[in-house]
Amino acid sequence: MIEVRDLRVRYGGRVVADVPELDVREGECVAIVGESGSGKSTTLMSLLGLTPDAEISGHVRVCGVDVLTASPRRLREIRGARVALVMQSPQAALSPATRLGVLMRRALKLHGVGNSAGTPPEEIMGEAVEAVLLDREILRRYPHEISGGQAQRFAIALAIALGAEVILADEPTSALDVTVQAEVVGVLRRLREERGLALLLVSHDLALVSTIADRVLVMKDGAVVESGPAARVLAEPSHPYTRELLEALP
Ligand SMILES: Nc1ncnc2c1ncn2[C@@H]1O[C@H](COP(=O)(O)OP(=O)(O)OP(=O)(O)O)[C@@H](O)[C@H]1O
Repeated sequence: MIEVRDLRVRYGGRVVADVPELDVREGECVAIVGESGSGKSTTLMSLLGLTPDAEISGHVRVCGVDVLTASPRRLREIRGARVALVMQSPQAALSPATRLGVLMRRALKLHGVGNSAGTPPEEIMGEAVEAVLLDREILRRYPHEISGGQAQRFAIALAIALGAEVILADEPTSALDVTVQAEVVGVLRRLREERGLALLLVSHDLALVSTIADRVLVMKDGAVVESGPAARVLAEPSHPYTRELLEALP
């Protein structure tokens, strides 16, 4: 679903992300970890062609689309619908005076989902909301009437309703308290097992990563200093920086 080779992202001549290899297959979860400024978000955004001011080289293929050479039209085909972006605080991105159901319905319409004969949009929306363990009733609420954890699950439900095959999640749980974090992680884990969603997660939280990721890339100052199966990297880190990150855990 995601195939990256020799990706290099520069801002003003400075390399901020240098990723020789990154693959995420169907049903797999890969995490990028590292401290603030290490290039994690830049790597994630470049997968959707969302680093307009950057100089980019390499090879990036997402859902069969060659992102670095694709036309804007081709990129729009994958953004939002096939590849969903889940950010830290989705509530800020939700229009405050619009009920969640109306918002989701608009997104479906924009991407042409549920318009033709087949499952009616209301049913697609209801199923998506239930898939993230929310009650259908939430669709009648306004964004300020839901909690941070519910907002995050709603953002994931939106991705499901649109038929996303890949979820790119940038610190999806860092604005949430610990019990709510566990709920969101549980939802993501189920979706990848049951629906074969590919998940690329950016996080500075190694405890979270250890509960969900199959593989881990550790980034420092724009470079990948270590990568491999999550169990191995977290149990027997080979790079001093990974050891430092692990020692910093509470
Ligand atoms: N649009 C931009 N123009 C110039 N420099 C940028 C731009 N976006 C990011 N950078 C720089 O790229 C580097 C990597 O930033 P990035 O946001 O990818 O790090 P990160 O690991 O995701 O950090 P955080 O966890 O704080 O989000 C930083 O030094 C940042 O200042």
